Amino acid sequence: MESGAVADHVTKFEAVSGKRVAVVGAGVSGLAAAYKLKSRGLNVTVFEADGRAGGKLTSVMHNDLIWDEGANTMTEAEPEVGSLLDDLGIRDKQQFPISQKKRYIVRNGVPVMLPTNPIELVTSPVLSTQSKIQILLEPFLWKKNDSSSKVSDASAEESVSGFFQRHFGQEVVDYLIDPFVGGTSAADPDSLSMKHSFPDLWNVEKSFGSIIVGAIRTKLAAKGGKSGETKSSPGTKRGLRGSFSFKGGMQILPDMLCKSLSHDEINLDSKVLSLSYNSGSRQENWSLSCVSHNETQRKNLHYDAVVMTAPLCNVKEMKVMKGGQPFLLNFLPEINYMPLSVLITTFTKEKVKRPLEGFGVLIPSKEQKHGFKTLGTLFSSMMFPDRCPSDLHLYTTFIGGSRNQELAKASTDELKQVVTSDLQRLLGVEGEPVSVNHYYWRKAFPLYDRSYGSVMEAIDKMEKDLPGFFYAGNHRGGLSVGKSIASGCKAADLVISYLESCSNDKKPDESL
Ligand SMILES: Cc1cc2nc3c(=O)[nH]c(=O)nc-3n(C[C@H](O)[C@H](O)[C@H](O)COP(=O)(O)OP(=O)(O)OC[C@H]3O[C@@H](n4cnc5c(N)ncnc54)[C@H](O)[C@@H]3O)c2cc1C
Ligand SMILES: C=Cc1c2[nH]c(c1C)Cc1[nH]c(c(CCC(=O)O)c1C)Cc1[nH]c(c(C)c1CCC(=O)O)Cc1[nH]c(c(C)c1C=C)C2
Repeated sequence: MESGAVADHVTKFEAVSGKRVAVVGAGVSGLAAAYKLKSRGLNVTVFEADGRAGGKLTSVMHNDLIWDEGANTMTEAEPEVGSLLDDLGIRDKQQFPISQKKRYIVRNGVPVMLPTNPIELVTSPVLSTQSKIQILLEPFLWKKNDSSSKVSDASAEESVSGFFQRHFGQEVVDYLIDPFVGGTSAADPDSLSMKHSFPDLWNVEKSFGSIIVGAIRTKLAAKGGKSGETKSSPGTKRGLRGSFSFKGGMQILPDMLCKSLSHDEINLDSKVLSLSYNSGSRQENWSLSCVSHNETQRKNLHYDAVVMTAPLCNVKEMKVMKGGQPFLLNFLPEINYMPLSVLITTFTKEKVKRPLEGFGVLIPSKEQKHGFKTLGTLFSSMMFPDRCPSDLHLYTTFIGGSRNQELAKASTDELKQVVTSDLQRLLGVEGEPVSVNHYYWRKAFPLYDRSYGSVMEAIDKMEKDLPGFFYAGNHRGGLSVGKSIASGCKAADLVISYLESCSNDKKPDESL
């Protein structure tokens, strides 16, 4: 750095150092934001409604078993993830699954391994010869989006199924896209917005038309170093190692993030009820009130900026004031959430007649005609053998989502029967599981549906109309752990820029 640039950097650091920022929500996005803000010298306080931190990352260790009730794995596709793992010094805690490339989908009632490259696709029984030819000819045969015939409501965006149907045909939608979106959002491809669920592919079509041509050209450009990332940069080389967890489960990540915060910097059992912005004073324009679960404690505190990471359904319940007047959040649209049950079962190895090695199996909606009721199962102890005693297999099965919203709510006993029946067909399990654990997520994921554009506009409006308010988390830019972390880090950067700009606005004598 040049000496002038160093001086500028130091001045900027001093300008924001010690400023007070409230982070609402101790999920991975809020904790990542808090970590970044603290490391830049800001004074940060996290408020979490629940009695624990981690949000959708929650691991359990019980009776020699380790399982995850929320996210099971994450990737390092976003550079913010690599930086965070390095800064936290938790590379040695990362745990990579055995044979993670072996992933299965069910076709005609039996699990079939998914091809991992174009050559394997040619011989794979996953698709008919006609669909394989259609994929090869996609550069010539893909159809343009005729929005007038595909989209009836002008404000609705193209669906994921509509987009892939135009490029690859219905069989690809039914046997690749449908299980993929089931296994990454518990949703169905007819409801999802292409633009918001797969923004990169949406843009590939805008630039290249054909997805195949776009993929080849992008890959070639990356190889030629035109992507802007060096070979050793995080998110590329490390990202190639695929999905991972941590020794002890995903909860290790929020636990380590919490460790970096002092006791005073994280308030558990502190539900934020209201926020108020007053532009009159130049400092600590925000006041925030929160309450504990049994309402024994109420606090009212003051901040220079707020990073909100609570789900939007919770934000809608908050009372917000601006300049003494109610700031109504009625412009926030109702969001559809996917309900999901997660069942963790163990079976003695001798009772599993056809075990499969690898990541897991997904069940396309079309295969429900063979009697399957679950969305899919992760082969948790195949991936991570230390998750249960060596004479057992541990499975994590997902039930519900948009495919079966009612079944998601069923009792543990009913779901145990459903899961055992599906695993009997898929893996040849015999008899009852040795153990069953069940977690029900009433609102597991926000559905990035075809009207999600209005949600994004509402988030933008909140940020624009409320100075010093920034929204991050899985309601914006993607559901994955990695994208949630990236969103938290981005919000932290925006807070810093905002506070720097506030300090620049001050008259010279005020900054003394
Ligand atoms: C079952 C399941 C499986 C998943 N599997 C994967 C996977 O394998 N890989 C992957 O990458 N992603 C997976 N995900 C998605 C990923 O885990 C989440 O999208 C991500 O963790 C969300 O993080 P977040 O911080 O945005 O939100 P959250 O984790 O939801 O955190 C928000 C926090 O805000 C708190 N809060 C709410 N209201 C208030 C309030 N008024 N005051 C204070 N605090 C409040 C909540 O209690 C919560 O702790 C999975 C999710 C689920 C549910
Ligand atoms: C069957 C249901 C589900 C399974 N996992 C989830 C559901 C709903 C939740 C989930 N899993 C992943 C994500 C992140 C999505 C993203 O945008 O990256 C979420 C929200 C990770 C993931 N799981 C699968 C894939 C292909 C991915 C993307 C990352 C990666 O490639 O590793 C597939 C998959 N999910 C489940 C199974 C049984 C399965 C595959 C066999 C369970």
